[in-house]
Amino acid sequence: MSVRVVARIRPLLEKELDKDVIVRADSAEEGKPLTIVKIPSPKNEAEEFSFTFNSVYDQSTTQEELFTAEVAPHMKALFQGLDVTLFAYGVTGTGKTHTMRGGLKLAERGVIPRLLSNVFRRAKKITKDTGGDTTVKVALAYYEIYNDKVFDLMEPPEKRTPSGLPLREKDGKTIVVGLSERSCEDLKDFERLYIEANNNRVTASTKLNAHSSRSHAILRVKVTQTTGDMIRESTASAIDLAGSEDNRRTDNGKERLVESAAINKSLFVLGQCIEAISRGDRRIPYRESKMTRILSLGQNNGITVMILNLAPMRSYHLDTLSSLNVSSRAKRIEVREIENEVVYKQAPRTNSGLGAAAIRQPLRPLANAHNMNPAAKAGDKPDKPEKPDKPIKAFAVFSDKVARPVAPARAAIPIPTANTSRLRQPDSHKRPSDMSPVRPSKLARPTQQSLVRPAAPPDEPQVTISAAQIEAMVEKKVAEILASRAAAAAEAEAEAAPTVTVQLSSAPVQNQISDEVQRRLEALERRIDSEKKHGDEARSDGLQCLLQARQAKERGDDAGALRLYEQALAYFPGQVKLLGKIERLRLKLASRGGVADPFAVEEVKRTPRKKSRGRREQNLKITDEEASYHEGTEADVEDDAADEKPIASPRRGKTKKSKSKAAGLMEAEGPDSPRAKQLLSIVNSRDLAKIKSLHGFGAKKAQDLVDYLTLRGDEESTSVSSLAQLRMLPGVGSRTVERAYEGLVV
Ligand SMILES: Nc1ncnc2c1ncn2[C@@H]1O[C@H](COP(=O)(O)OP(=O)(O)OP(=O)(O)O)[C@@H](O)[C@H]1O
Repeated sequence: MSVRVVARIRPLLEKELDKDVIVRADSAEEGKPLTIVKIPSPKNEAEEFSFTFNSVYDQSTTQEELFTAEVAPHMKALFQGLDVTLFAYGVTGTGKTHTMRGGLKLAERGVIPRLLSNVFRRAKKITKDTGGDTTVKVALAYYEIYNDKVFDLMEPPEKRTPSGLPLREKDGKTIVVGLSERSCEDLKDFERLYIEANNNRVTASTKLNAHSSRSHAILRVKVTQTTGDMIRESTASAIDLAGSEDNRRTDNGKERLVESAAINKSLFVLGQCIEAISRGDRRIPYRESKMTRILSLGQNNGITVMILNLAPMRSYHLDTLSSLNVSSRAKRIEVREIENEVVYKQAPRTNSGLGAAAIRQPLRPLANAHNMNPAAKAGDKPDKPEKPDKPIKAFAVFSDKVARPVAPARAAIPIPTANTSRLRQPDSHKRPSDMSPVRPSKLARPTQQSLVRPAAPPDEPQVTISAAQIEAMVEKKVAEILASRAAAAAEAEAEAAPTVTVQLSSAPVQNQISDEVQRRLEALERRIDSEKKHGDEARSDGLQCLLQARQAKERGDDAGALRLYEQALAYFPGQVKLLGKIERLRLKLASRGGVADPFAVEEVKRTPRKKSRGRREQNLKITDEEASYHEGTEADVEDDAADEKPIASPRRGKTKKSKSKAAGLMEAEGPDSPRAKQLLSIVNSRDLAKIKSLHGFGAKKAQDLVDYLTLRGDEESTSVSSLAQLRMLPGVGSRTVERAYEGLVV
């Protein structure tokens, strides 16, 4: 069975005008269901492109109609043990989140709440019909991929590590290592978990000054049916992809550009995967982005539905063409409809033919497609169209006490097409393997800014783009935009009169630090990825754990670091220095438990400044170290040893015993003196030039401090609020604070 690809055209929003509508739904024949999207050529309005999909939903389609036609028919398969993947794809603002999550009103609930409602209803029915012999458990996992990093949405943002959660392949599926899973008893439970997780998503994005829709959000609903000692597990995944957008047309800042590049890169890779699969290539570039690895389009078993969201407006013209191009090819991807293996409690797995078939198979072009699972095929008859969802009283989040409309109201603004009022029937879900796609009447070249290549003619050599090429293209694009922005900013700066601040350097402010940190992290990620590419998954995952542990330690999260080092031990068992490091951290945490004043502990830890500085330098070299696991772990361990030594350092006594002139001054002026405020404001500005100009801060120390603050998060939520706090930051220490304080002229 191929991926089912349907297009949904959203209605016009308040300020959008009828006259700007250029996208319309059509059918192949008068009276037949809508299956074609028509859009004019950007170069010649008189010429029209047609893209054929399995089904097309026009502006008047309600949430209930879409769910009933596209999702409900697969619920039976889900309970038969097949995985179901539903994902929304499209340009920013075309209605992906509306489709997946929906609005607050009952009638506006999207695919996700309706899916859960359906799952619980079926679960209840199964338990009832089997007289309680079969029990059904539902568990949720929810995560996002932001800037190609995976973050658990069930966990508060504070628990995130900068590099996110690693991925691993297990039993032919990509799994997120360390992802939490919450059991979910009923809709009320779901409501609570979903709200909490979405709040985590918003909080995390606010901290990064981003927008939550700039990440890909993946909800995984695991259904476990147990009958006696037999367990059948299947998963429904609902994915709301981030929207692609054209950097040249949006006023993106530097951070946004990096985000955008990450989004565009993953979507670009998705386009490449789709193209490679539809061409029948042997190499599919799944691994070039985390999103495509997780989606594993065409490699996953079960049922996949891609919902292409479209805005009907002219302002989206080129982006719409680009997404039409990609998704119309996606329907040629074959997905094997294979049930997950049934497992038995306390019994070895059966080695049935089905089990063997469930192992990932090489992809075949659609022309050769056949259903490998006759049993599934027999059960493939679409469910009787389900009755429309009954409003569930317990479901408060998506209900605003609006009674479920008996006949759902149509959207107020109709699409200007003769087909608007036609009663649409989704085409059969028992899909033929070849949909005989009607190609666009003319190849719609998606424009310069769209990176997606049009489908190659059969005689064209099949070239698969490499990771390096993708990287280079995205980087080149970002560099170009940054360069032009920088030039424009420099011009504007030159025109504006410079403002002089007391005691601050007049050097141009260059905020390159976050770039630098980002680059280092990315370099390590690339190294880890390259390990993976060379087939050493375990080593790569182990390195990832080490990196995360390192970062946790940087943040002062020793407990988190310990947990991660322990995880790393599973990959590098018996590694003596790693064991030593774990032991030391355990001791440290245990001893900290008995110390009343955490500042005292931190102060002691930070006394040997030379070591501390060495540690920072070492840290910056992490990418080189990690090139070899042994060197990497050794160096890392040495680092920690350096950390622990201060306990015996003679300087500790010295700092405590002799009070310097500066310390006396600080004490006399008090913690809220203008000097203290000025010092903190300079530190919190994260301005390298300003911090460098402070007494006691050389270029290296200033750079380290800015790096550290940047790693900790955004300015507002992680600002340094007192001199005591400043003292305990890595590489700073009392003496530096005193010197900086003394050197300030108020
Ligand atoms: N079918 C629809 N009916 C009514 N309103 C819709 C529909 N689809 C989208 N909208 C509205 O269009 C706007 C944009 O939709 P939405 O936020 O879902 O887009 P998106 O594709 O998820 O964007 P992004 O990629 O930025 O997250 C919202 O105000 C949403 O309510």
